[in-house]
Amino acid sequence: MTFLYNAAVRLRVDLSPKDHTYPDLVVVVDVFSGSVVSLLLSRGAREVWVAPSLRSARLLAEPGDVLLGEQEGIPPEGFHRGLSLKDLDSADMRGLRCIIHAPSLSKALAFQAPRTVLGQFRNTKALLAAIPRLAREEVALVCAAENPGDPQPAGPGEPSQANMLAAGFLAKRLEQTLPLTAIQGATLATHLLSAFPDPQEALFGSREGQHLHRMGRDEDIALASLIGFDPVVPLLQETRILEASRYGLSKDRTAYAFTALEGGDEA
Ligand SMILES: O=C(O)[C@H](CS(=O)(=O)O)OP(=O)(O)O
Repeated sequence: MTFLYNAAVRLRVDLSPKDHTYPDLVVVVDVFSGSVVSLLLSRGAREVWVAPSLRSARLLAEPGDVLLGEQEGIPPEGFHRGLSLKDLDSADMRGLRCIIHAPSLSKALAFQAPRTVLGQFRNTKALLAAIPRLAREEVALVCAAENPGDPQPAGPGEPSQANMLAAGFLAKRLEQTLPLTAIQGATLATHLLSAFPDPQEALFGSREGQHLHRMGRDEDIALASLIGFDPVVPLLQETRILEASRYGLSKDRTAYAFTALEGGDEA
């Protein structure tokens, strides 16, 4: 059912993750890790799990699953693939269950909300088409922080310029297509975008982009800046807590499962 907006829907942008209880739809914006999730689902994966640590990712994996992660640019022990969009762009993932190691995206998902999806440059069109079916009173864009390990010492949890710019881009597109009332952070996010109108240039200039550039992965930056390339909205279907005491982890770890919201699906 599409919600006809006879009253302005609130548009909120949180430029960094908050331990908050949101009243309605949350769109988590993580340009690089979020793009890996939407690309894997676009390539036919039936489910993509987002795990906060290497050991929790390995714990979630079942026979036949695909573990994806990187340490210094290469898959850690027991992982099958890295997180390069270029390498995954032609991968056949039909019917597979994937687990990605994405600490920062995991942290950004640690909130309560009725409905949560992932949004970034690559799935802009699918996201804008889906939002009238998903949101009734508020759309909150939540920017994931920078990955603690990559790029270099920005420090865990630093706000991500790339994700803030992507949120500004999505906020601007949303305001152009829906009767939204901009609140908390939305105006700042769209103003940030005015300084970097070209997504690819914005990503190259970000700390995450410079880290990928130094690794010779300019094509990954370009692929992450493609607008509307993935016809998929990753919808959060399940949240699973792996207890430290039960699995010998350093702390309780929460993982998140996404599937592709199909056109016309109810969330
Ligand atoms: O904190 C730890 O030692 C590990 C880090 S990782 O698994 O190597 O990424 O976290 P844990 O919760 O024990 O998996």
